[in-house]
Amino acid sequence: MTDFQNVINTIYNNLKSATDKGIVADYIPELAKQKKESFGIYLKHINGNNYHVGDWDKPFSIQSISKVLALSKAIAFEDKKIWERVDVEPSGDPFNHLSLLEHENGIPRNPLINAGAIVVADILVSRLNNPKQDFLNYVRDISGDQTINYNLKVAKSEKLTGYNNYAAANLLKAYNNLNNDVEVVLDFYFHQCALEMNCSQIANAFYMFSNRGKCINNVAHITLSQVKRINAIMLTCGFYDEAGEFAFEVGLPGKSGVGGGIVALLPDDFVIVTWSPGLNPKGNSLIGMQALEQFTTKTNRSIF
Ligand SMILES: NC(=O)CC[C@H](N)C(=O)O
Repeated sequence: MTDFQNVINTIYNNLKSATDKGIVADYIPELAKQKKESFGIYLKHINGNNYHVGDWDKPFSIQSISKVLALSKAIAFEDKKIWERVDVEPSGDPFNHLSLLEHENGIPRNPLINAGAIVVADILVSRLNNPKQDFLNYVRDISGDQTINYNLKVAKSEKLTGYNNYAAANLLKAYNNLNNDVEVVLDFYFHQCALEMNCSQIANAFYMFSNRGKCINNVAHITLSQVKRINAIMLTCGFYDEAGEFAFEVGLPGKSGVGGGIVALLPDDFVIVTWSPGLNPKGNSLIGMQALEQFTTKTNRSIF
């Protein structure tokens, strides 16, 4: 039996005093306030056991990690129809690049780059009665935690500086791949990204992707086939132009966010979440990637 607590303690101690901790994102001014020294790890095993170390209980901005949760809700509504509006190929580009979108006539490469996530947001704006509140309720339900909330300061901060996302949404609109108003869709998207959660809440939310679509309260939200597709997209597209590196080093489906969080999972086995706000040049948590590489190497657990 692997002593998971011992493994994550060792990784934590190995990396806590690393000299290079990356750079905290500041293109969303509110995120620049994060402390680079924060570091937490949380592991949720499918058998019900949980293990944690460091700042696992401090809430942070989940940013792009939210794209997977939004995608799961959109897939529950649309199933295969969603793939008429967004593709499933890795882009090999940074999360906010626009050039491929124009080349490919307004069909984003995948739902985890910003343009694709904005199409997913458009679907949810069309499908939900009170989009922001209903999506928040969905995240609370799948996490079994009614205390989760949006950080309104972060949402507002991104709204004031999110020129690139305005460009993406306008381009999508020009290609007839956005049904609602640019302002309305981006307001939803900025709130979705501004969800504030700690490592354990994220592990609980992502539990359903390791548990065949059933959340921690044993309610089925998506089918096994839909879980397969979402995990495949996380593996191939979850880290933008570093997806190959993440598969090579860590070997798990996962998703990062510019708030410094990373979630990764092994179906039928576990979900692991790391948080360290300093990012590498590709926009993924520098220490989080190293922690997960050490975890799958030490425990011999990966999809490969
Ligand atoms: N990679 C990320 O976490 C980016 C999310 C951020 N809200 C953006 O759209 O720029």
